[in-house]
Amino acid sequence: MSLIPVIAIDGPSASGKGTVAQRVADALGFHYLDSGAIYRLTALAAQQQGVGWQDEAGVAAVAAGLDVVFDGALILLGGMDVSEAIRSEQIGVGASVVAALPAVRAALLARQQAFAQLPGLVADGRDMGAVVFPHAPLKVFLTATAEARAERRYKQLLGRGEAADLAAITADLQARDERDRNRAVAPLQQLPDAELLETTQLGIEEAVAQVLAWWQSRINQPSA
Ligand SMILES: Nc1ncnc2c1ncn2[C@@H]1O[C@H](COP(=O)(O)OP(=O)(O)O)[C@@H](O)[C@H]1O
Ligand SMILES: Nc1ccn([C@H]2C[C@H](O)[C@@H](COP(=O)(O)OP(=O)(O)O)O2)c(=O)n1
Repeated sequence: MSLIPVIAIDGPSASGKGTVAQRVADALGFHYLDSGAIYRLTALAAQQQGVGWQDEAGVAAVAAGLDVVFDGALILLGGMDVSEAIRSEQIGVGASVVAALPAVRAALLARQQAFAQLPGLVADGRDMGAVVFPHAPLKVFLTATAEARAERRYKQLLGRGEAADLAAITADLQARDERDRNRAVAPLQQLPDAELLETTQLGIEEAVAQVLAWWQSRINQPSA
């Protein structure tokens, strides 16, 4: 078991994982892993290299060779700033498609685990607690209704000045949830040992405070 403390936050699209995970990491002075960004980078790199998202061996090779630098909010792919390019809905769909391929997940595993560095890590995604950091002392399943999540993503895209259509976002989100929950490898699931954080009626600050309270209770237990 790793001695590095890890908080694993998993949940469906636009539930607020990234926002909450980043703030918890800031509050504790921990590192932060946005694992979805790695799948998004893989989808973007495959597209740039003309490799189809369904081509398992091709995308796995792209994943193994990803030339990525994470520098705070800046993400460089092959030296180019792709921080915004990976956030489009189209690349989100591509990420969900490539993420269903077992060879791609295997190619990205060690890259994600390497983020576990002292003094600790907060990691968000779909399989942080199940596969990447199964020994994490705190696992959180962060969710909200599909309507609330679609609304959040809609406002987020509008806030970025992107054209957004609520009906299209809702359909996209449902298709993505369906694929992420029903794939054969590392599907999104609420683990028996994960705390449930339902945020439909909860603000960001309250969600962050709840995760920090769970963490305090873990570190106050000698066995954690
Ligand atoms: N508890 C919450 N209440 C309202 N809006 C939230 C909440 N949590 C996150 N948001 C907003 O929802 C949007 C999606 O959050 P994000 O962290 O990107 O989700 P995810 O990483 O799960 O896709 C962001 O604009 C964020 O500010
Ligand atoms: N640990 C992870 C993280 C993301 N994925 C896949 C599934 C998701 O639909 C895509 C994009 O993930 P991301 O967390 O960036 O997506 P959202 O911002 O929540 O919409 O990648 C995964 O399979 N496993």
